Amino acid sequence: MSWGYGADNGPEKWVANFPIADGPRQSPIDIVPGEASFDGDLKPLKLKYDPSTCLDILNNGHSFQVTFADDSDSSTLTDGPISGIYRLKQFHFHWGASDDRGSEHTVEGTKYPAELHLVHWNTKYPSFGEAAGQPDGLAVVGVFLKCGDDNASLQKILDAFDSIKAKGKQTSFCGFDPTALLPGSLDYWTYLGSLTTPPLLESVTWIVCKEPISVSCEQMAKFRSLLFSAEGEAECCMVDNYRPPQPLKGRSVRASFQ
Ligand SMILES: NS(=O)(=O)c1ccc(S(=O)(=O)c2ccccc2)s1
Ligand SMILES: [Zn+2]
Repeated sequence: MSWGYGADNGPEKWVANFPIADGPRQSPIDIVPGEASFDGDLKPLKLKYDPSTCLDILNNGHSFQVTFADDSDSSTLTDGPISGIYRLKQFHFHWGASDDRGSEHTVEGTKYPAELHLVHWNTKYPSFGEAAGQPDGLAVVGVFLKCGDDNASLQKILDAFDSIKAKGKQTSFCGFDPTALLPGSLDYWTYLGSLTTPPLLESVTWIVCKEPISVSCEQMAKFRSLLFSAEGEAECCMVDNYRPPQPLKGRSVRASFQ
């Protein structure tokens, strides 16, 4: 059975096939603002996305992801805590079965209903796959979602859900600008961590925005209409696809703001 989020294959079981699950820089973590240290050397995040590099939207059986063309520097992350140029590869989300949970990172124990991850790779390496295995290979920007006003940009994604309901379904999706999913303030916390799903590679510089974005409760509910299961299999709602916080193991969390 491959990994997932169920009782038999969920986060508590991943260490059997991915021993790094108990490693020194695992993600997500609980962020305690009072213990984060302000670092005046941290630069503002610079995110430059070209909507024409958006390719498709896919239900991969763990989440859904929007994939970007990464054969040029047209959609990039620079500055912030990183050096060099990181290219946007994909973005995806994690969410709960109800609004009381769903985010991977937590803030002093507070769980948000969902969390957006924008995955970028360091162009000092020849490819995404190469970068994924390097300690400075990936940079993921995390944005919390909370229930509130309707989000028109998110609606474009939700309108594609009928085409990707089951695992393995994919459809073309272009002209989407991920900048529209960023909060007004790009204040962030940053720390060295890992992928939050297998293979749990310890190659991620995490950049978690302090300010959440708002989506309506109805939009949040639409996330839960996707399936973990493939067509023809017993239907299993795609919910609670989040890993709980992992031990900090002595790591420091820096804040870009006071
Ligand atoms: N939730 S997360 O942002 O940490 C994350 C998990 C998996 C990925 S990946 O699919 O980009 C990927 C990256 C490297 C190897 C395999 C998959 S990104
Ligand atoms: Zn993620």
